Amino acid sequence: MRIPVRGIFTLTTRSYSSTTMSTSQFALERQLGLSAVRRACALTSSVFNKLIKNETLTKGDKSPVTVGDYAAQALISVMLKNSFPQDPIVGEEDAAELRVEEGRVLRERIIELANEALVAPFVEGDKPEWGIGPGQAKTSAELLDAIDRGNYDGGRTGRMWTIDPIDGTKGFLRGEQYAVCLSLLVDARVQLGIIGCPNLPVDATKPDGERGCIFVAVRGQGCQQIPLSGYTETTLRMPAFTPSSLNTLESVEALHSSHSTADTIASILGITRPPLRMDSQAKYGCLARGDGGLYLRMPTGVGYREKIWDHAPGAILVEEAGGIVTDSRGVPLDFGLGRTLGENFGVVAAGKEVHAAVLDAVQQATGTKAKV
Ligand SMILES: Nc1ncnc2c1ncn2[C@@H]1O[C@H](COP(=O)(O)O)[C@@H](OP(=O)(O)O)[C@H]1O
Ligand SMILES: [Mg+2]
Repeated sequence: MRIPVRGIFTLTTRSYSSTTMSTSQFALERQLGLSAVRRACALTSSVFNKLIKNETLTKGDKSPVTVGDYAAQALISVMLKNSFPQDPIVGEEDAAELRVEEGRVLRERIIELANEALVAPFVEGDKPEWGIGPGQAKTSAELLDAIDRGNYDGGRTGRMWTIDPIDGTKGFLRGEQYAVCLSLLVDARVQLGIIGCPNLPVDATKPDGERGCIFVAVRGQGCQQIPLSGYTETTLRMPAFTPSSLNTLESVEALHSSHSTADTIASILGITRPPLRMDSQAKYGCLARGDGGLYLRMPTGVGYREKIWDHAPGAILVEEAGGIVTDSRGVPLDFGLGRTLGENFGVVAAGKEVHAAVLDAVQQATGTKAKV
């Protein structure tokens, strides 16, 4: 089925079919990852509704996000281990602070939340042998070990997963955008990316409409959007933009990405619309479906090393939707250097038609020479 969207480009939709998926490469990883991210989205939304919306959060108290982060990482890690016990995981969290007596209250809450999510009824695509569903609760020790399976140092060879259980912590606390992010890398190349965005409008043209979507991409199999409320997949293709028709997507946080450098770049490109500022890798999903056309993450000059879990899932979404992702100097992102992106600084992600023009503008704005 083809649907016209804003008159710019068309989307194709398909319904989930286990017969067609089972023959594809990484089909099991995709199915399991989608289920894990779906469950983690439900978990984090419930943490927000119970702990933050009810105003038990005191100013500056980050404990709800901490509880949600740990519990979601435990849940995803348990599900990965059941199907891929040999695969290492680079996860944002580790359980050291939960193993000591001072961490007892937090630990008990996390175990309760992770187990609630693990025993929740089956959703479409689940398999009972994944160790989830009714009656599959884990012990506290098993869940702490699951969190610590995220301690892998990364590297250039073999398979590894990345987990960012709540990306965009600040957006989560504000009730704005955040994302549950998962990726699979093989020999440092991203092969699967999944980003769950519980607060993101399903259709950018209807900001007050239905919220909650998952983006998923497997290398060579395109990028799809699925509503959290259902299972219909919509294949995404980035539309062609001209430089002046772009809208920039940027981090909300000026400490994460220089707003002033992005403003200068936008003005060189002739962009007159204000930037769309949004927390988390939801930006990559928006870019893939044609919102904005350009994601700019400009280094702030403090030498921050970007983390692989903050970009691997998003990068494949954009590439599979037809875009290009590099750092701010045009260098491809290197996911094989460990837990960080090493010598990659910032991000420029855009459609093929405009990426080179954007790099030229970055060079003019910053005085740095592009490396490609
Ligand atoms: N100084 C800095 N520069 C760039 N990114 C930073 C940063 N400090 C933290 N971050 C990362 O920015 C991520 C949020 O992305 P964004 O700025 O696009 O919303 C954070 O993820 P977490 O929220 O998972 O910690 C964190 O990893
Ligand atoms: Mg993050």
